[in-house]
Amino acid sequence: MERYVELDQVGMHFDGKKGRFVALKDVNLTIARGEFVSLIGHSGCGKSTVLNLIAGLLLPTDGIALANGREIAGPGPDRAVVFQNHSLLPWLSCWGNVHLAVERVFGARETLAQLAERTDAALALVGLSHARDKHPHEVSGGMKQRVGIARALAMAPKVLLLDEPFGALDALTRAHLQDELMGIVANTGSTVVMVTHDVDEAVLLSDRIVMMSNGPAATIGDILEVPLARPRDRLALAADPEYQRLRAEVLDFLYRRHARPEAA
Ligand SMILES: Nc1ncnc2c1ncn2[C@@H]1O[C@H](COP(=O)(O)OP(=O)(O)OP(=O)(O)O)[C@@H](O)[C@H]1O
Repeated sequence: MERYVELDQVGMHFDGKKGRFVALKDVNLTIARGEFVSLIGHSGCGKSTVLNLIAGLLLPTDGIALANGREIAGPGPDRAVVFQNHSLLPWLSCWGNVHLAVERVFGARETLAQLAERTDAALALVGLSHARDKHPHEVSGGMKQRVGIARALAMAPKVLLLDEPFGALDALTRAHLQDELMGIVANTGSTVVMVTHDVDEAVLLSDRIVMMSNGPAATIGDILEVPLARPRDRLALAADPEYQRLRAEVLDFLYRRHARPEAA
């Protein structure tokens, strides 16, 4: 197993007016190249904080975070993030939004034609070639999210970091994009770390599900391997006893073993 991301005894605290808040404590996690890992846990347990530490948007206050064997000292083009709310620039077309990221990563060493080719290829990968000249306000929420994914993929990152990428979408669009993401990951062999609240999404997409305990001082409570064969078909899986077992394990962790204090 070739390790790509390593979190070693990682802790994160925030100092504010009301004193110190310990968000994460003793988080240990190794993610292999080509793995799809989901982070699941109750609201506020620190999932986004873990993702932001891998992205380099936050630096750990304890322990060490590594990407490709090097300490993560800030954001880098090897780790692209897709947020829940697409964060596209409204004055640029879908093509322009993707192209901007491509230029930033490859602009210094590639020709204009090569940059345009990368942009076209990323839009084609998410099925959006037809909407290339549209502006964000002219396309649906699902399409905006696909542009965000195209923008991240166009950077040819080593790791794709997804923070509830489909959280704001309706159930059908969400299912469609999950299937698309599975296809893209199968073709590109990307390493993916995804934050989600959705148990079915986690089981359907992941190789491993990292289940987090409640904060403060949240940590990894358990890690569930998802040995379901790929490609995965959501309809066939719905009736699969192994799928049901995995789903029940995550639900048991969230609602029995680590129920939120106010819900217990
Ligand atoms: N910059 C910050 N300053 C102070 N506290 C913070 C900061 N960022 C996060 N926290 C706190 O750390 C904890 C973890 O936050 P985080 O956003 O990682 O949780 P989460 O599991 O992603 O939540 P959700 O599922 O609701 O998005 C929360 O209690 C949050 O209030």
